Amino acid sequence: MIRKKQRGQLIVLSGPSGVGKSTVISELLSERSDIYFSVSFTTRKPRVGEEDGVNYCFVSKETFEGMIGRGEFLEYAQYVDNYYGTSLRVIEEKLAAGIDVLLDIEVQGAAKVRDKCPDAVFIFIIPPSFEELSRRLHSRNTDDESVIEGRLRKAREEYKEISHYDYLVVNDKVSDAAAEIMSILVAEGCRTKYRMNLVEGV
Ligand SMILES: Nc1nc2c(ncn2[C@@H]2O[C@H](COP(=O)(O)OP(=O)(O)O)[C@@H](O)[C@H]2O)c(=O)[nH]1
Ligand SMILES: Nc1ncnc2c1ncn2[C@@H]1O[C@H](COP(=O)(O)OP(=O)(O)O)[C@@H](O)[C@H]1O
Repeated sequence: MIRKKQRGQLIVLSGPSGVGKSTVISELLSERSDIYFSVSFTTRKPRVGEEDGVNYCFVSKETFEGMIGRGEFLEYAQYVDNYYGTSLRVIEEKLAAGIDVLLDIEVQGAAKVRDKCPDAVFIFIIPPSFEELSRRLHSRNTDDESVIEGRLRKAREEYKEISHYDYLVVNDKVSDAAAEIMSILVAEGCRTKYRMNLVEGV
C-alpha cells in the first residue's frame, strides 16, 4: 500500500505580470484538485471579476502592516506600489497535513522562501516574447497604459532572477505549460527523499 506523503511539497511559481500565471494555474488546478493554491493578501484594489478570498484577500495598508508586525507572513514584498504576502499559518497547516501548496509570488518573495524553505520547487514562467507579453497585458484590459508600462519594465528586472529557479516553462500554449508543470511535480514527488517510507528493510 502506498502511504500518504508525510509533508506536502511547496511549489513556487513566478513570472512577469501578464505572462499567464493565473490562467495556467487554473488549468493546472482543474487537473490536480489535490493541490492547495495559496490565496495571498494584498493591498491592491480588486480588478473587475476578482473575488475577496478567492483571487486574493484584499486588505488595507494598515491591516497588512499590522500583519507584518505580528509576524503573520511566510514572506511579503512590495510590487509596483502595493504589498503582497503569503500567510504563514495556512501554508504550515496544509504542508503539515501532507498537502502540496502552490504559491504565485514575485521574485523578491520567492528569494525569501528559498532561504526559509530550501526544499521548495521553484518554477519561472516566461512568455514566447516581450512583444507577446505586452499584447497579453493589453488584451487583459485590467490596467491602464502607465501601469502596463511599469509592469513591462519590472519584467525585464525579474528576468535577471531566472537562473535562481529550478525550472523554466514557456507559456506559449496554456495546456502545454500546465502539462509541463504537472510533469515537474510528478518528477519532484519521485525524489528518493520523499519515498524512503516505501522502501522495505531500511
Ligand atoms: N511576494 C509575493 N508576491 C505575490 C504574492 N501574491 C501575488 N504576488 C505577485 O505580485 C505580482 C502582481 O500580482 P497582481 O497584481 O495580481 O498582477 P498580475 O501578476 O498581473 O496578475 C505578481 O508577480 C504575483 O506573482 C505574495 O503573496 N507574495
Ligand atoms: N498561452 C496564452 N496564450 C495567449 N493568451 C494567454 C495565454 N495565457 C494567458 N493568456 C492571456 O493573457 C492575459 C494575462 O493572463 P493572466 O493569467 O492574467 O496573467 P498573470 O496571472 O501572469 O498576470 C489574460 O488575458 C489571459 O487570458
